Amino acid sequence: MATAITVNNLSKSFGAVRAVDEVSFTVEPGAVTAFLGPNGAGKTTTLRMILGLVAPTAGTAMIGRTPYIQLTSPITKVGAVLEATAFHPGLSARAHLDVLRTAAGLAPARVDLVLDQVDLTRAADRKIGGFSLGMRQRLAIASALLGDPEILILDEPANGLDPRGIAWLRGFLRAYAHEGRAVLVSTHVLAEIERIAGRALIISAGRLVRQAELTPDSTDLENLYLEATR
Ligand SMILES: Nc1ncnc2c1ncn2[C@@H]1O[C@H](COP(=O)(O)OP(=O)(O)OP(=O)(O)O)[C@@H](O)[C@H]1O
Repeated sequence: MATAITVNNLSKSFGAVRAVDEVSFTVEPGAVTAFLGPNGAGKTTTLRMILGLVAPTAGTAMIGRTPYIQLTSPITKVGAVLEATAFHPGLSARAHLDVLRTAAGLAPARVDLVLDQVDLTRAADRKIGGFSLGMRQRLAIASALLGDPEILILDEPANGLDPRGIAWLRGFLRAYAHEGRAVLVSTHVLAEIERIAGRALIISAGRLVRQAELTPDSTDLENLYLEATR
């Protein structure tokens, strides 16, 4: 697959706040790309622009060569989990996924497949209202996987996951990228993302301040981050 995401001179202002300021980068398939930066740096706003949820003040964000909102089958191209997703508490995990699956016109078998992928099969028929934070996070990821997307965009995916969940997520994202898909993960947990990311994008006060390839013997990510965001 060619370049998965191309962000070109992307800017967004909210009144006087320049949340994202002429940011350009690409996200390539076959690797996990870490999207890092201090609180309020502009990570979520950038991800929202990539997903067509926020209109840029200037610049472009493309999925392949197409803006997200013009994709013919977005669910099969991009799966995304942004912040805590709202679920209907009275639905079971399976029913929730089936609503999404039906709306997207996907095969019924996808529901069991994604439940299995996120290790939620045993809880599939329980009401979401009784789910822990980690279970909700897994369900949100399952929802993002329904269309078997080529690109996965996750905002703080380890939130609420217990140690086993974090280990599971690490293995899952690594395998997803190894299949030749693109994974873009916004996170503050540097020690964790360092274990799986091939590349880091560091944003600070709306500006892209550093792009780095991460290899096992490259500079420690925390040092790189602290230096780039000082
Ligand atoms: N809808 C909005 N209206 C006004 N200001 C906004 C809006 N969304 C974001 N901002 C502002 O834009 C800036 C960037 O916010 P953003 O949420 O993108 O940062 P972030 O890097 O994701 O931060 P965090 O790590 O805390 O999640 C902040 O100053 C924020 O207050």
